[in-house]
Amino acid sequence: MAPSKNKRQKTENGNSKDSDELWELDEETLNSGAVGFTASQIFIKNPSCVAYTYDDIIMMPGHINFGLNDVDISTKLTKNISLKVPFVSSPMDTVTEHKMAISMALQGGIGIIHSNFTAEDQADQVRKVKRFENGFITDPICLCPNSTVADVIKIKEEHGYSGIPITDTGKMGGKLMGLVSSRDITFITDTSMQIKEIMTPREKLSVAKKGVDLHDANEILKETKKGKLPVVNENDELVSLIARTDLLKNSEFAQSSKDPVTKQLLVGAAIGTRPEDRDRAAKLVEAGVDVIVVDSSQGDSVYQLEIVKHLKETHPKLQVIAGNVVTPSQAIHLIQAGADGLRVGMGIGSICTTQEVCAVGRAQASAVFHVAKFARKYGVPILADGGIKSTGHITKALSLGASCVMMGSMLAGTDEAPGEYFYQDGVRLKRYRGMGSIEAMSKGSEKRYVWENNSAHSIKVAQGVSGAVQDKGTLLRYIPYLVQGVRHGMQDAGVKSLDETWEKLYSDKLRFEIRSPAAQKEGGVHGLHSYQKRLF
Ligand SMILES: NC(=O)C1=CN([C@@H]2O[C@H](COP(=O)(O)OP(=O)(O)OC[C@H]3O[C@@H](n4cnc5c(N)ncnc54)[C@H](O)[C@@H]3O)[C@@H](O)[C@H]2O)C=CC1
Ligand SMILES: O=c1[nH]c(=O)c2[nH+]cn([C@@H]3O[C@H](COP(=O)(O)O)[C@@H](O)[C@H]3O)c2[nH]1
Ligand SMILES: [K+]
Repeated sequence: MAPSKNKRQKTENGNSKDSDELWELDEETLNSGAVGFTASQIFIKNPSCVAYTYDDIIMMPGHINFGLNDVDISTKLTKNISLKVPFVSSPMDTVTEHKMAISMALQGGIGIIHSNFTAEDQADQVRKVKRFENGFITDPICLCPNSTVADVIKIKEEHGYSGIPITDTGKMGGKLMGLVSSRDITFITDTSMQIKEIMTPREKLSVAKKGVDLHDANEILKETKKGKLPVVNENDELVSLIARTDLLKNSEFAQSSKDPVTKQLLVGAAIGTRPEDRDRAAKLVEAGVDVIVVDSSQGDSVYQLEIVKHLKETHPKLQVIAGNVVTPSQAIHLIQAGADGLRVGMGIGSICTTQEVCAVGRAQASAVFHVAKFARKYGVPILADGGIKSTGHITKALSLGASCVMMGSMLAGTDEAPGEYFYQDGVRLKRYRGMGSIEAMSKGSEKRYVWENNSAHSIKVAQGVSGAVQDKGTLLRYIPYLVQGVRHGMQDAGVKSLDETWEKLYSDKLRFEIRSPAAQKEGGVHGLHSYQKRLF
């Protein structure tokens, strides 16, 4: 959009002629609204006192002089954590447990493990992410030689697999004694028979040595034509297992979010602001958590300020994201307390009823713009949390200054989200609920929503609902779709990277317009008798 220096040249007969450079837009055209409006005009010089959100706003196209694959969306989550992909999964019990966190990190984002667990169980989730090695099953179910055929059948029924390593202890880390597979038990009618009678014993097994890389391990699997390959250490103790069925999934993830030293995946976890959350945080840190999100709907409280200060003093290497906030007046306190990142959004999530119940909150585009502009002065990145319904919303959030987006409903219906699929009216769904819904509260977060001291007159005030979202399949396809959608948006807006986006945002080169309700309708699908919407 930036006009260049060159002037239009007049020829002798009075016609205009281009030189090699671009023509220049005159000031009058620039300032007339013909090319949209600056973010300051929309959000700051805002005579109507109206707050806006993603759907209200549309971005003006820019000039494309680069290819789609040249668009770089790498970013910062916090002062010290960089990500290749600006996506974060919400700390909610229907969104982020270890499987979601692993898949998010493999694909360049990060997952924040929810806190509706005991502190020990939440730390265990963190450990599972940290132990994860792509393609290696590091916590396989094992049996011992004295286990029975009935035990194998039970595991097959419960988990769907039957290639089970047999160790002397019946646990991971025990001495490898053999392997039992479906084939070994097919014709056996006596289910009390011990496994040592039927397993493939250790001496007949192909194994890989600890430290083997995935490529070599896969080659051994192909050669042996076996379903499972145990990996053992120098004492012949089982350290992991590789499954043939995972071969296809074992592609390299060049973008993955990893600790540069340990090479382990990055992971976050949420805590509350109660005194006992300090112990929870200590357990999470011990398990290797990289970032803690202090999780409140209204982050500007003495409770949060105290715990943020405590975390920064006690665990100096830990990154802390504080929030939620929607104004600079809230943000300043948390930045002063030492926050390394801020989470922005109040009452705008798909399952949130906070604005309805508490009358407090802010439309999300306004919240993101104002907090991001303010926090930038202190080098604190912003996480735009909630209200994301499409790739367009992600692009808008980033273009208004957010460094990352946090998503709940967008990710809840994927294979990697906790919970089982179910059918309702022929549609395949997964449950999704607010952490302040009655259902989630009764599972753990109850303490937050009852009157102090848990008196006999306790009244729970829900600030969220529970519902369901449609099946989206695996994140392995969904995240690349989201990434590509954002790249298209940035290319159309004429920006090649997020740094360039923000440079243009704050120098008034990125332009926007407010859409009327009719314009919003026009921007969606309309006028059709029926249609199908396939995402990819
Ligand atoms: N982003 C959003 O708009 C919203 C998010 N949520 C989600 O719901 C969950 C719960 O959020 P909140 O209700 O904000 O939880 P919260 O635990 O921060 O606050 C619940 C109540 O407990 C009080 N409280 C907190 N720490 C205290 C302490 N140390 N001593 C005494 N009182 C204390 C708070 O003042 C508040 O009244 C979170 O997962 C949050 O992300 C809930 C509502 C809105
Ligand atoms: O008012 C609320 N009541 C709740 O019960 C609740 N649970 C989660 N959250 C917040 O919503 C975000 C996810 O929003 P989306 O589904 O729109 O992505 C999340 O990331 C949270 O910030 C809640 N807000
Ligand atoms: K809402």
